[in-house]
Amino acid sequence: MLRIALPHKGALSEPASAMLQEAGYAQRKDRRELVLVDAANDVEFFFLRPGDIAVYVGSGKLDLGITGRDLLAESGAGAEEIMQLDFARSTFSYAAVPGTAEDVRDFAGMTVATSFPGLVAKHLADNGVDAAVVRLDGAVETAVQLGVADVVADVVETGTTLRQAGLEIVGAPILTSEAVVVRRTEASADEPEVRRFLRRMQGVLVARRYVMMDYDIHVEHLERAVALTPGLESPTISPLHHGGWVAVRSMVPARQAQQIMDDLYELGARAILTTSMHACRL
Ligand SMILES: Nc1ncnc2c1ncn2[C@@H]1O[C@H](COP(=O)(O)OP(=O)(O)OP(=O)(O)O)[C@@H](O)[C@H]1O
Ligand SMILES: O=P(O)(O)OC[C@H]1O[C@H](OP(=O)(O)OP(=O)(O)O)[C@H](O)[C@@H]1O
Ligand SMILES: [Mg+2]
Repeated sequence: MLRIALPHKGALSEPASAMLQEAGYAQRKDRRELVLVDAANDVEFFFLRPGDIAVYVGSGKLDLGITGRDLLAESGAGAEEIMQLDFARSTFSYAAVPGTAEDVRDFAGMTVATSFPGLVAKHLADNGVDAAVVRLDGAVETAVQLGVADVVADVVETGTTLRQAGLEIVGAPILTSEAVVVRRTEASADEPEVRRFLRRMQGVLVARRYVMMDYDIHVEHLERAVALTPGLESPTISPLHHGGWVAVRSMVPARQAQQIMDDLYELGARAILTTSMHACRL
């Protein structure tokens, strides 16, 4: 049975559960459930602190985990990222009161507060900066106001939390993060159960990113229409009973669907339909 670590709370928890539900896995009924056996899919889920997930996976106790790239980097565990999940996108950045510093090199002699001390110490060292690092569990933005630190290094999504604390980003991000699937670094990449899980997650990502588009067009415009809707491999073309016309079916990126429909219409296509997908296997 595949053993998978999931974030039991925080910013990763709900979108991870939503993705697994779309992939057909069982859901826990109560947030206090820490282990969930999904016998039908031969998977056991362990709900853990997001920061601990890479440690469990790196130790080999669990096969896979869903965590943040920033948390994986901080863990220093022997785990690696094997799939990007396209949610919980953020940057991990320095911030300070305007005028404090323009670049990481200006932090020499200052104190940096963060929940990611390993990541920050390494970044400072890589930049040859001698600064103190103070580890805090959360709400680190407040550390500057309270005089605990001169600078913070934290997760930034919209920047609202920083602005409300009177801080602004300093320098380039230390890293950009998103939710990822992790596995132990030396694990064999070829277990059928792991490949099946990844295929299901990939199926959810594709179903979210693409829509199915159908339309009818006269053969004389077909080549130009197909150039607008090339599909992932190649569109399906079926003859219509009405002479000289064909029906085309192709996957298109959901975000471009409306523009493509306008362009197809202008080209002479009619009966242009888009349908959302629930799941897929490419
Ligand atoms: N506002 C946000 N937008 C996007 N991603 C976020 C946001 N806040 C946190 N994350 C991401 O979520 C992951 C874990 O952060 P989260 O705050 O949920 O856990 P935690 O701080 O360890 O737990 P908690 O704060 O609940 O004790 C990290 O990968 C982080 O990048
Ligand atoms: O840029 P924003 O959109 O404002 O989001 C970033 C904030 O979200 C997270 O906080 P969280 O709610 O996890 O609290 P924590 O700091 O206590 O972990 C993160 O630590 C930042 O503080
Ligand atoms: Mg947090």
